[in-house]
Amino acid sequence: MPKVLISDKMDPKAAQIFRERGVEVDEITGKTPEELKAIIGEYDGLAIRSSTKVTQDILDAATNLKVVGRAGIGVDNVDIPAASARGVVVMNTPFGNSITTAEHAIALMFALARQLPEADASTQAGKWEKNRFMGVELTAKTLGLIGAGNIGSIVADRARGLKMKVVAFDPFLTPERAIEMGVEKVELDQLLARADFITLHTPLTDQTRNILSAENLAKTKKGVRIINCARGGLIDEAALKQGLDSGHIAGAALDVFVNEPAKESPLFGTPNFVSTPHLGASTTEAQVNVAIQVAEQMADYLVSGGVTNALNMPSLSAEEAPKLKPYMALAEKLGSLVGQLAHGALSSISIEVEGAAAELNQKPITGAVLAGLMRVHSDTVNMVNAPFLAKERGLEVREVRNEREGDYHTLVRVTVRTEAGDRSVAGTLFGNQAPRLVELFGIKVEADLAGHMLYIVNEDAPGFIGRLGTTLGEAGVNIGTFHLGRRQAGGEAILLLSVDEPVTPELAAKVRSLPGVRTAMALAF
Ligand SMILES: NC(=O)C1=CN([C@@H]2O[C@H](COP(=O)(O)OP(=O)(O)OC[C@H]3O[C@@H](n4cnc5c(N)ncnc54)[C@H](O)[C@@H]3O)[C@@H](O)[C@H]2O)C=CC1
Ligand SMILES: O=C(O)C(=O)COP(=O)(O)O
Repeated sequence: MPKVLISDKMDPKAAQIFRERGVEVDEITGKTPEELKAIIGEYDGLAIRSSTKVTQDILDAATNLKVVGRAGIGVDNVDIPAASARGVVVMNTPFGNSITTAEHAIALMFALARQLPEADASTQAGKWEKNRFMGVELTAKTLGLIGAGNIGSIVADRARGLKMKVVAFDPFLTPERAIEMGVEKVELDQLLARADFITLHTPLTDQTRNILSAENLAKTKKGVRIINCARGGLIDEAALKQGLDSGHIAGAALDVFVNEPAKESPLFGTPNFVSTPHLGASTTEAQVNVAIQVAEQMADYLVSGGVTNALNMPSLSAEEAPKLKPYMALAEKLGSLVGQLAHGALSSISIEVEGAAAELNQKPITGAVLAGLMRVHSDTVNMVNAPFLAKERGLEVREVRNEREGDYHTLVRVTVRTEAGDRSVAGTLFGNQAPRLVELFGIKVEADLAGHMLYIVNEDAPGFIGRLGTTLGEAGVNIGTFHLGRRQAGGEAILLLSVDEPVTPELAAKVRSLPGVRTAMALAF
């Protein structure tokens, strides 16, 4: 039974779903990195929010880990390249808390416009300072949206409902989408110059880090109010403090900080500064949404291989997974076969699906071929990290889809380009289930690729099979199955034998020394 650790506070629905889906679950929150490292080796899945930091160090100790599920959106607390390299799928729940977070941004905008927190504190202190608090209206003001994705779009929609004008800076926003959203697409400098309120809704990346730098804050309109419900690190906190102190910035509200938990900050206590402890996603509705989604997605992956919302792997629905399973076994065997047989550096690989296979999602088939190919050189390769490793090694990957049936109702063909030319193998599924090799380097040969095998290329001449049988028999190696193919009578022949014992290098050398043998090598599947 797969086992999952929930390491951040999550709605109880998550644990309930894991149990209903046959996944064992422990909920242990508040662990230090060292404590997490000590226990993570036991788990197949790790369900987190933003507190747990999934670092390279944690992943190194996570010897059984297959999936990290983020009950929320931002995954900047997960080292995705390190997870990919270890073959761990990273998933998030990209929509479950977007409305809630957008509403928090709007709430903070109102809080700034009417100084609600300070007015509340003063009133409850018995001061009744009616003349101290003079607000601004939102109606007709310009809201500058930095990042117009899921959350940004909801904020824009709500702001338009409040009769604000919305200008948006987002390099990936198309003009059509801007029209649909009812916002004006602008460059960052224009936004900075025009906005009365600025709200940030981008992920934290190398491009967005410090997007509101001291220099950019200086370009804002005097009296601007700034809201950040996205990620700490998007704003230069020291420059923000200076802007508030000088009065250039009329207000700032931060839900997120460079260092969290933010137990101290030079910003604390600054007039017109409002803060919340990363509460953007904290509503009952959003937490139920993300808990259900993350548990369903992780259980799908651990129980049936379905992949949804993964950041480092193509999607594969729980319905598709069983159909694709035999193809993935076939693809992996074909990848492994070319990996074992093709010598020298490979510059490209083409994965072609034909007939029934062409109706399926090809990405997982490609992933499985690459995993089979690269596992020949490393035990830690799987479908998740194989495409990344292929890219790292400069292997060009091509996918070809051919819906017309050929000789077989379904076929997967793998062709690699080696220094010696193209090498191609192909396989089908017998009864839609059993993987079977049907072609090897242009020669038709039918074989089940399983266990220990011996691959021989020889000149097709009488007496050879007898000599081979004797050589194997003398070495105490029993032949299980025997598959033969040849280009033409008397030409080059291929033999694929399955044997009950591993073929030692000495035995392979002995077979190579038999008359007429061009190549003999051990294979394992
Ligand atoms: N405070 C909280 O509790 C929560 C914070 N968040 C954070 O909100 C942020 C946005 O989330 P979503 O809208 O769901 O993400 P999204 O991926 O739907 O949208 C992000 C947008 O940022 C844009 N973008 C990327 N690079 C940019 C750049 N250099 N300049 C301008 N725009 C750029 C993208 O094109 C995209 O449209 C994320 O960082 C997420 O972690 C999300 C949920 C809760
Ligand atoms: O979903 C996100 O990106 C968030 O920032 C929410 O964080 P949380 O799950 O509340 O720790």
